[in-house]
Amino acid sequence: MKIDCGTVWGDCLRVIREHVPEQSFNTWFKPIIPLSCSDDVLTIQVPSQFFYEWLEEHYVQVLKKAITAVMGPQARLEYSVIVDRGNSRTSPLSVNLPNRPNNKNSNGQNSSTDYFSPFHLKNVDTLYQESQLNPNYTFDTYIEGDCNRLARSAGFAVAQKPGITSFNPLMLYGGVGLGKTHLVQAIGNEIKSNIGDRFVLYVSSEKFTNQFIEALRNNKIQEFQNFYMQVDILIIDDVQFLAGKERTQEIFFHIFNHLHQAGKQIIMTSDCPPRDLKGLQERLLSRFKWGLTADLQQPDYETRVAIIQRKMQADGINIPDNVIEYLAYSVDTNVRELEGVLISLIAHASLSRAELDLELAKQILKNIVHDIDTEVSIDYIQKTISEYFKVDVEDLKDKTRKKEIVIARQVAMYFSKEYTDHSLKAIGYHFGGRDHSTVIHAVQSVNDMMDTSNSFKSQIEELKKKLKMKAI
Ligand SMILES: Nc1ncnc2c1ncn2[C@@H]1O[C@H](COP(=O)(O)OP(=O)(O)OP(=O)(O)O)[C@@H](O)[C@H]1O
Repeated sequence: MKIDCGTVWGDCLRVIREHVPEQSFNTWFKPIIPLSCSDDVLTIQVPSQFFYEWLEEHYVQVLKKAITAVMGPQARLEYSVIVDRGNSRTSPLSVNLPNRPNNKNSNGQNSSTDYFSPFHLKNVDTLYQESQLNPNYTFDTYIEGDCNRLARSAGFAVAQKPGITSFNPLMLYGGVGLGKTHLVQAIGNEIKSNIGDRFVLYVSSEKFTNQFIEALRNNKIQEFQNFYMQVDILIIDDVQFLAGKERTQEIFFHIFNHLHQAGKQIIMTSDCPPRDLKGLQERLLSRFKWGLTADLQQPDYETRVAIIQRKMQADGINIPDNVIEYLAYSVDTNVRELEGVLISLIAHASLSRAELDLELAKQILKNIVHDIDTEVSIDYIQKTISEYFKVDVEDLKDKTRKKEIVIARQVAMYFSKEYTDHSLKAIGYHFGGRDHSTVIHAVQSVNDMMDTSNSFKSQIEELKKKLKMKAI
């Protein structure tokens, strides 16, 4: 039977949209063109081989979810890859999807026969295989920096001796996209590879809650509780989600106590420290503090560079160093955002067959990075000014009174005052502990020099541009 492939693909897109961030959706799914559709095969055209590989590597499950929901479990997807302008090659590149039950029914709702519903898994051996861990989230792929050192080393210690160290529970907290899920899953993967016979389970608090509600509905609370009490290492993500859910907290409390007393390891994440978790029972909060609590901070510049390098290496993509530095300077909010920008950049380069260089990066970041001025740090200003005036960063902080160094120092103070929110006192502190009056004097001197020297003024203009664009 002939089926309208546009309609089928439109329905698939609706499902996909629910599961991927908007930026990724626009980058990876909008450019796809549906070519044909029969009862069980949908053929889609993708713009390049790279694009096809990226979809396969990153979105195979979501694609499977979508075509299964829209066309049924027998459905297959075939790609037609544009190999050269105008020419395309149709699979053998059909998606090779593992044949596993789906979490959603055709309405995109959680189905009552949830793939990981405890009530459908009878055999404990099967449980050992089904930890719900992403194999890519390992310690190897997790970059260490000042921002995560304590959390990472505590996690690593727990992974070597789960349930035995005093870090039980291990509670990691931090803002969005800072690597909490990655790190706790790395612990789970490490334990699984070191000690294969442990039942490691990763579950989000949301999923835990949904499973509990389902158990309530089906009168299966006992099975639910029994299931969780068999776990050796329980990793529960985003516990702030339990806030206000009294009955879920109650059962979690019992499971927690049982596991803890039995020497089983509990690992949790949350978006804030336990003391700030609102809507959680006091008895749970006090248990969260029994073990070790460690935070994840925003990564610093060096860590961001290392993260980009690691991702590029893993994907086999080469990006010039100056582009990496530019990205790392420009996107300093969180790692997820950094990855999003990186994907966008690679996608643009791939789709437009343009060279992935600094120009392209600047062009793309213009649309993504907001308020670049306020993101300039004193460190960055010092680095840029010292390069420009060919003096050492240390000289800017030093007492030396050599004329060229004094000017460079004053210019750096001037920009620190103009481009950062730091107080005069804080700026002085960053320049070798100088007084706030020295900073005022520096700003005044730079203004005076601009009034009297055109060449100095154009130097300042040039530096302004550099700092604004964070150009490397
Ligand atoms: N130190 C790191 N090294 C390598 N990749 C990292 C690091 N930190 C975060 N990432 C990557 O950043 C992305 C976001 O991380 P993750 O999902 O773990 O954040 P999260 O803190 O759990 O966020 P949320 O609070 O939104 O759930 C992931 O792709 C992860 O691999």
